[in-house]
Amino acid sequence: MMKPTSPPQLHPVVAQVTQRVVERSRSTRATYIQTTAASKRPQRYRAGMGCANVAHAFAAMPAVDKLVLHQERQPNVGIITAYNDMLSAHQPYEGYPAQLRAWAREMGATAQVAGGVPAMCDGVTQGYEGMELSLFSRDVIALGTAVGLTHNVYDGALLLGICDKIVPGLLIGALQFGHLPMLFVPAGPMSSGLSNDEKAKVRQQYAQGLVDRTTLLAAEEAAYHGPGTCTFYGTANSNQMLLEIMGLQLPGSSFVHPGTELRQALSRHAMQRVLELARSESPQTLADIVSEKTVVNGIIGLLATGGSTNHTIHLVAMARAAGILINWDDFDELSDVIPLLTRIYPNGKADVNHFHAAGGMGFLIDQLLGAGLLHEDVQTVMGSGLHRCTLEPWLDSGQLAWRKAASQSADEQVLRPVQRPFTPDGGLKLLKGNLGRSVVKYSAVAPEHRRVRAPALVLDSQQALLDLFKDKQLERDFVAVLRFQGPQANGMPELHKLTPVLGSLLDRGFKVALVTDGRMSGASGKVPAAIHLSPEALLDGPIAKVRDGDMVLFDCEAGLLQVEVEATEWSARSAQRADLSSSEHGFGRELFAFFRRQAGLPECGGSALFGNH
Ligand SMILES: O=C(O)[C@H](O)[C@@H](O)[C@H](O)[C@H](O)COP(=O)(O)O
Ligand code: SF4
Repeated sequence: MMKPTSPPQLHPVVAQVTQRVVERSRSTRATYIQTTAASKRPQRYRAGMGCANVAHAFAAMPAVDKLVLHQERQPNVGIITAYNDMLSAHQPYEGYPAQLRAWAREMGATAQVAGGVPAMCDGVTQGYEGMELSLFSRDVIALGTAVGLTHNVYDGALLLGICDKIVPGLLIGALQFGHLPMLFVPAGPMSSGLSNDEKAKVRQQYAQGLVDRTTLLAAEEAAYHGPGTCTFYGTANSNQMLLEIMGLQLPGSSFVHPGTELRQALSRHAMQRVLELARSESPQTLADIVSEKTVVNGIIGLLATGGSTNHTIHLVAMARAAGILINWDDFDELSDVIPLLTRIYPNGKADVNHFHAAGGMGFLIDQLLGAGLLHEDVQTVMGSGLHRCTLEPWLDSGQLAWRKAASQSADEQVLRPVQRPFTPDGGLKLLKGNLGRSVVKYSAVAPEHRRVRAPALVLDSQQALLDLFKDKQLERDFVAVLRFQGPQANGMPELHKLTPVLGSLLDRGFKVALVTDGRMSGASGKVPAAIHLSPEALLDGPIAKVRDGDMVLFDCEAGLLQVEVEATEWSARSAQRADLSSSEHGFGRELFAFFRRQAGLPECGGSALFGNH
């Protein structure tokens, strides 16, 4: 794969933002690099360990593996798996560990499951108590990953995870072992069923009592119908995009369906590649790959594809785990110059299968690189230079081969070249004003809905809004101000159950918007929503001073969120309180009190692991 002879001039804003991130991260980054360097060993990690430790580590391994392990020459690969039957995206992982061990053996090495981590399906917990554990489950996954890898008998690792908080959690935990080479191993998307757009329409009809529950269930089951990741461009598929554009996963591997020959060949190649790296004198380790430039490339990928707003929290935490400090100013400034090149639901009607067929990640990365909108000089699991991630895998007489990705999009309704973007900017904005800082993804919001000026409707739960809708109290213009949904209040749940209700009011011509210190799903889109508002209501954020009827101006494109209350009255108001006791008990929430108490600001990653540093 030839490196581009003369890479184009890097866009000045990309260069400026990157330099600002480097400056901001200088001290935390130096600590991270020092700690990682101190963990490197010249020999196999198990060499020189105590005999009892080694005997424990390999007691259950078959004799053939023990022979290899005793020689202390060949690499031993640790597998962290997020398999469970609950997530359609992770169910295909069931047989991966046995297969990966067999491939390692075939390749003269060994592999072991170092540990399993939990994985929550936000589709199942959406709107219910479990969603209040969702954000923090990311940090639990990070802790679980560290527990697995800390056995320290591994010379490389494979990370099996796809969905929302699982990839962020795996990366946060794995970065503690950044001295090792690692790859993520995807399992691929579900085949296309009922389109996401059709599914959303039936939901809105049900919310208005126009269809019955049987019809709704049939539509949902036609959309979510088999193994594989849901096909909308939510947080899970934003993770897949990120892993490829950050060079952490084999190029073109994200959106190959489970159970196919090519999928199998790619999983085998992941084992082959991690062994190549572990056997090399100077491998690309995880810490070599996750640099400031790689993280900025990740932000750019999110903006160019209308990726999940959850990554204005998760990507911040992932970067922080490598000592890299990014914030919403970085997202906002890059969004002004990064063109939107894809229209995948909720930013359009297509799904990830259409995107992949139209040219997929290879085309996207090639286009952005060619326009000087990505850093080429980064490390990847394929070697040095992001150009290596513009390849796509194929089977050449049954053998895995790599070729340059398509140079033309096969469908410009889904995927466009830089010369003809859907919009010249990334459609993500930092909102400022007298309520604090929040973000809005307006790439999925119709232009006529991007500026709303309407009276506040103040609520303390999403159920309260759903009840008002049911009682037909919402047939008017309003800005729903939904408070006490922040990380320290109730774990910052996604409030995606509001989408069909608010979407149906928008479709009937009412001017509505949502302002909240909570989150939305990556699958949310059409409703203008100022989310992650900080400081949160529980910490006396200004959102707790808003009263019913206050006029609220929400202007996506101007980046303004302002309550129009006279300044002296506004400063004289005290923050209201709410009874949060229902979020402190039941369904595991007692166990997460520590995470709520220690959670950092959403703009700092919303994590108890790093606070606000
Ligand atoms: O951030 C995300 O992408 C969401 O958390 C997603 O993973 C979740 O499952 C949605 O709830 C699915 O959308 P529906 O609830 O509309 O099916
Ligand atoms: S994409 Fe969301 S709904 Fe689908 S399996 Fe993953 S977590 Fe569950």
